[in-house]
Amino acid sequence: MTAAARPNLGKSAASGNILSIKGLTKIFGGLTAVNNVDLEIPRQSIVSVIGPNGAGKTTFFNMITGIYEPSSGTVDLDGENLIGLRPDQVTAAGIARTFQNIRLFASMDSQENVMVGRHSRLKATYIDSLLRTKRFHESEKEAEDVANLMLEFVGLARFRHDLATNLPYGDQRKLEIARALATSPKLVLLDEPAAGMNPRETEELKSLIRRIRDDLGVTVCLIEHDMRLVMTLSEHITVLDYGTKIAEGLPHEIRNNPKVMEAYLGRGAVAGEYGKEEVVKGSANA
Ligand SMILES: Nc1ncnc2c1ncn2[C@@H]1O[C@H](COP(=O)(O)OP(=O)(O)OP(=O)(O)O)[C@@H](O)[C@H]1O
Repeated sequence: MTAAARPNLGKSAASGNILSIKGLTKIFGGLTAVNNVDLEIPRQSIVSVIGPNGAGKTTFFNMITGIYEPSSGTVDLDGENLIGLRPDQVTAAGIARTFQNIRLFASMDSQENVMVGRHSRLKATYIDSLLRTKRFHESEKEAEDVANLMLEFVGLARFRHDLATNLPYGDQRKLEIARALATSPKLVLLDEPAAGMNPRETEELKSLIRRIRDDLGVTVCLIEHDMRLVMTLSEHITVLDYGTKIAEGLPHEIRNNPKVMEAYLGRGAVAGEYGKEEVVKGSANA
């Protein structure tokens, strides 16, 4: 994709941290799901948040994106406070996300699903759409153009007119990424993007995530259980366990951190699911 063909996806020459989180906490009744977590995400980096099942990762994303109101703490995107904003306002501020459980519109084709993401950026009003005004038609054309560009970017252009739910599972995850990118984010949060993918799809995902950062200038933060992917892709890793940050640092630091090993391995059934094998795989292949 040439620079000229690229929509404005929030690429910025500014440096420093794009997201700054301080003391983020979420208490559900008697359960502290996220406990006083700080996180700084450098601009145009690829970072990961990992941790065993129930560590608080998705709750953390839900607070950043306005789905849950934090019990306490602050979230600043480029210096703009996001606390108290609705999810659509957080998207407008520049954060897009995908979900652990794929959330596509079953009755829409791939292009329409991605256009939904673009609509969050468009100027046409409800009245425009009712009256089919010039502005409505211009907005729809722009949404379609951006959707096609993003479908091409993630490698799904040929499925443009296929129902989203007819796509193979791995491609549905890519379609969600295309929809998130269509909102022109500065930062994209990917919640378990490799879940359910086969090794070939995971390799493709890895190169897609790198292109999101390198070609579009979008910062990427992922939650992921695939340690091989996390260790090879991330520049910085934060580890949560029982809602608390137990470690952060470079992949080789995390891989050799005894607290992290204990969090994954010392948990019986959880370790059996993805702990020991994945941690060892990450060590061997990073
Ligand atoms: N809406 C809610 N109400 C009550 N408890 C919740 C709610 N959402 C999450 N929790 C609890 O908060 C804790 C953290 O859950 P969360 O889903 O954030 O973990 P996670 O690290 O994303 O787990 P996984 O890797 O399994 O997706 C869990 O104990 C969970 O049961």
